[in-house]
Amino acid sequence: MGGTFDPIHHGHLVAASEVKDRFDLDEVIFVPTGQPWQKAGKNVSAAEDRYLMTVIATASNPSFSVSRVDVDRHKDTYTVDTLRDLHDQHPDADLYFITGADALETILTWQNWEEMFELAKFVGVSRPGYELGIDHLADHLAGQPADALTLVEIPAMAISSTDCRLRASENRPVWYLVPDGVVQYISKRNLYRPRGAERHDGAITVSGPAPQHDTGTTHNSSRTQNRENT
Ligand SMILES: Nc1ncnc2c1ncn2[C@@H]1O[C@H](COP(=O)(O)OP(=O)(O)OP(=O)(O)O)[C@@H](O)[C@H]1O
Ligand SMILES: O=C(O)c1ccc[n+]([C@@H]2O[C@H](COP(=O)([O-])O)[C@@H](O)[C@H]2O)c1
Repeated sequence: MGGTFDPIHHGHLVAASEVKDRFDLDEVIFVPTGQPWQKAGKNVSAAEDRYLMTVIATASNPSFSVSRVDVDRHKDTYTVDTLRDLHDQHPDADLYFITGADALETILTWQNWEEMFELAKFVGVSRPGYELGIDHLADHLAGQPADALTLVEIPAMAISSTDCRLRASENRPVWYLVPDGVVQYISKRNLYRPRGAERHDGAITVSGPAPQHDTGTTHNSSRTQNRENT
């Protein structure tokens, strides 16, 4: 499953889990983009931060792993390259590429998109707010095997990275939209804060009410913890 994962959220994880189950896949490899060329001009967090958040989010699932192929390519990320690299690493595997309904809508704008269908089967998953359809691909799919692209309805998770970033920038909670470790990573690395909002006193701000396992001691609308205690 490819994505910018800025940050990775439970919508991504549910999509991966559902597709793994439906297709009885051995594993799901999450592939954070290196340089997402269609997001050029937008603020995208450092690839290493997005990679590490993806590792944190997937660490507890033995069927999930994270690949650095796109991060380490150090040029614009094209899925056709992702699939070529994964194919080289797993020559005997049948590759499936998982994509949400919004990404599927734009797939004809991707670099060398026709070759992608030679390298992997595609799975389009539903996403709230987007139509899950293949009409725009009908001409191309006419010559392809029936399983070249499958559409799958998954539990609706109305979560986006855009909303998570906005929430973090406004000091509103992202708890339960992203895995706990990702909330903590965002806080530790001060991601998504408006410029100038960084603290310089060794403390970090964790937004929103604390979940039970959090040992923060104060319970104001924005809690402050000493970095040494986290
Ligand atoms: N809530 C969701 N449900 C299903 N699929 C999703 C969901 N969120 C993202 N996806 C899919 O996961 C892949 C990676 O998405 P991406 O990392 O761009 O997240 P995003 O939430 O769409 O980010 P942004 O809001 O920054 O555009 C894409 O194929 C996207 O369609
Ligand atoms: O190959 C391309 O040209 C291409 C263009 C846009 C997006 N993609 C891929 O689509 C996936 C989701 O991208 P994004 O930017 O919506 O997170 C990710 O794996 C990207 O590399 C790929």
